[in-house]
Amino acid sequence: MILDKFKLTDQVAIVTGVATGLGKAMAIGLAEAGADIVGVYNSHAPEDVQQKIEATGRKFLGIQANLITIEPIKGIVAKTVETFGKINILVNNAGIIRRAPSLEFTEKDWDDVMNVNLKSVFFLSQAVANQFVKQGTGGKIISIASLLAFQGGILIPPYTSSKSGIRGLTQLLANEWARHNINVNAIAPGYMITDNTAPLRSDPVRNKAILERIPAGHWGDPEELQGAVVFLASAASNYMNGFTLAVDGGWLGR
Ligand SMILES: NC(=O)c1ccc[n+]([C@@H]2O[C@H](COP(=O)([O-])OP(=O)(O)OC[C@H]3O[C@@H](n4cnc5c(N)ncnc54)[C@H](O)[C@@H]3O)[C@@H](O)[C@H]2O)c1
Ligand SMILES: O=C(O)C(=O)C[C@H](O)[C@H](O)CO
Repeated sequence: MILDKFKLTDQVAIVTGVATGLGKAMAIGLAEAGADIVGVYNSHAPEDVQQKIEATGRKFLGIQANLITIEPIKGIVAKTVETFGKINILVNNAGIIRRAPSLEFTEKDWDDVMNVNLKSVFFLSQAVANQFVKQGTGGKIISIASLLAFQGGILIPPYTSSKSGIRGLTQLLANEWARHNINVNAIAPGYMITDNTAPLRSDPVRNKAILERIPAGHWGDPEELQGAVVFLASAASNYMNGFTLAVDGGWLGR
């Protein structure tokens, strides 16, 4: 039955950046579809996310980790396997943005963005894929890209580079790992209402320009990503590999 293929019953999903915004909504969506969640957070413990996930009847394990370096990655995988015995799904969602003109952009801001948004995505994917191979089960890796994987944008040089990098890396990893039954795909959210985009909404000029450009006529709600992430995490997408799926109110089609 096709609807059964969307179910994630007893799957184990790691979601980074689980405390806020898109990560929080996607973790709750994955739990509602049947998965236990390992939520990686940076600063404050995501007690509200844990409560919502446990209310679905699924388990939640929080792991504090700063992904600006790759040092915590081995521990994330080890703790997940120690607790749940396996991993089935990885959602690389944690990300940062720094805005400044390219003529003035600093090396520190460049490195911080690339480290969190791209370097950690690669090395966490590598560690989880090695676990998938060890298990002999295959698995699903979903990375959160952006419209900036397809367009330039302004004032965000490493962000655009990192998100284009995710799109390319997704293709490469899908090529290399398909033979292990690993699906590697990405999601390109449009302009969604989260902390990340708050400065754009509070700038009347940019807010107006963005709204006028979205065919759907409104900013995205984080919950509007749940369908795409559950689909890419599930058996319903088994023949999809290396693709970046836009969930953007029609932005890229315009
Ligand atoms: N909001 C949008 O419109 C939009 C659109 C496209 C893509 N994205 C991407 O979605 C992802 C989630 O962003 P969001 O919009 O929910 O914003 P957000 O700021 O609420 O979420 C980012 C999350 O990443 C975590 N994080 C940041 N630095 C970290 C670090 N060093 N180590 C571990 N975790 C860290 C934060 O704690 C936070 O929970 C990001 O990758 C972002 O680039 C957002
Ligand atoms: O263009 C900007 O300044 C953004 O903030 C981009 C958004 O965060 C998002 O990635 C658009 O998909």
